[in-house]
Amino acid sequence: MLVLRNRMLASLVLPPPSLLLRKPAPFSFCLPTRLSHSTRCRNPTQNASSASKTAQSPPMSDGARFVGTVLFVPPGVEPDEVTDEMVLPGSNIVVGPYAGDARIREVEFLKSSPRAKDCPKDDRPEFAILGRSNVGKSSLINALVRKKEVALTSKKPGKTQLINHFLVNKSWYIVDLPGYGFAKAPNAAQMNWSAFTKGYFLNRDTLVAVLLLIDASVPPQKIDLDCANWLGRNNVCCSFNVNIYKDGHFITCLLPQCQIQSLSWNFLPFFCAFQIPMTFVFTKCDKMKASKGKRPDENIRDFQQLIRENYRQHPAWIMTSSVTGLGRDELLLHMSQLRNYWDQ
Ligand SMILES: Nc1nc2c(ncn2[C@@H]2O[C@H](COP(=O)(O)OP(=O)(O)OP(=O)(O)O)[C@@H](O)[C@H]2O)c(=O)[nH]1
Ligand SMILES: [Mg+2]
Repeated sequence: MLVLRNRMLASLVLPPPSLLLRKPAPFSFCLPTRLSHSTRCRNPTQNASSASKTAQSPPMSDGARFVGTVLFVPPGVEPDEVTDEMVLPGSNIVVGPYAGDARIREVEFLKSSPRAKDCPKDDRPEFAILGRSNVGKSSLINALVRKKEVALTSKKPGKTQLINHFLVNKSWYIVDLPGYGFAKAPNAAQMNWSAFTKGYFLNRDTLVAVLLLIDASVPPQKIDLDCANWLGRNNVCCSFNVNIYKDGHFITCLLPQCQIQSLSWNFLPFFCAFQIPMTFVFTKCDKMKASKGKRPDENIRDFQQLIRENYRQHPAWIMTSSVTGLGRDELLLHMSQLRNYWDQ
């Protein structure tokens, strides 16, 4: 397994053109119950037929280490083709043929934007780093690009207050967003996160995926659960034809009353308007021994348990540490397959 894993991580080359020319299959999740999933629906017909195919596929081999694990199966991989070696360590992510050049050769801070309309206007794909203030968003960016201070970090929450675009290999962006929920921060550092970030999500057609960062060194936090739950319900929201953003205004919201009443977040407008592929990135997984409570893997399990009912299909997730580099290469490889698929 190690050899194969290393080969996957070390090869880091673009898949052969024949694979890239293949019609993209949807991302799916391989469950014991055989649920399937698509992230961004580029071709609903194809997704539907492939989903039913997934639903009929035979279960994975009983000998596989990840039996019972909810796997993220990328385009080009049939769930019943998945082997142990194809699953990235510390994650539920299967590596498929769209995984490509994950090396970061150069990175530059491009700009800070106070509003979405100030963000770079080009067609480069981008990944948004979302999460609670102090969860480690800026640190993760530094770890991914292997530079200490490309993104500014701080022990105090509320450090990142603008939309920061980092250009990688002159071809794609990582976007550091301000964190949500820093009630403990000084007043000066507080801001209307929702209004601020909403504009970003509504205006970025080039968004490949959202990486939602969750601190694995602490038990599940309500604010993260709220955020994750809303992202999960977004899939449901989309099927209600809700919410149209036009001329700078939200003009319709046809959600069932019960869902409107249960709103505790202002996520509804933008997450209902767009179906955004997401990955849970669990941070601070190095804090194994230091934490007094549960271990990060237990916190991760608890978190996933708590959000499960809001997800018909479970997202990709991965364990990381910006201190030890855990999950760094794996996350980059995953981002490359999302990117290459998006590029089709
Ligand atoms: N042990 C450990 N500490 C981390 C890790 N990632 C971040 N930290 C620490 O957590 C604190 C916050 O990190 P930041 O990267 O600034 O967090 P942020 O999410 O960007 O915060 P805001 O900009 O306020 O939204 C810093 O003291 C980091 O050193 C990690 O993987 N392990
Ligand atoms: Mg930050």
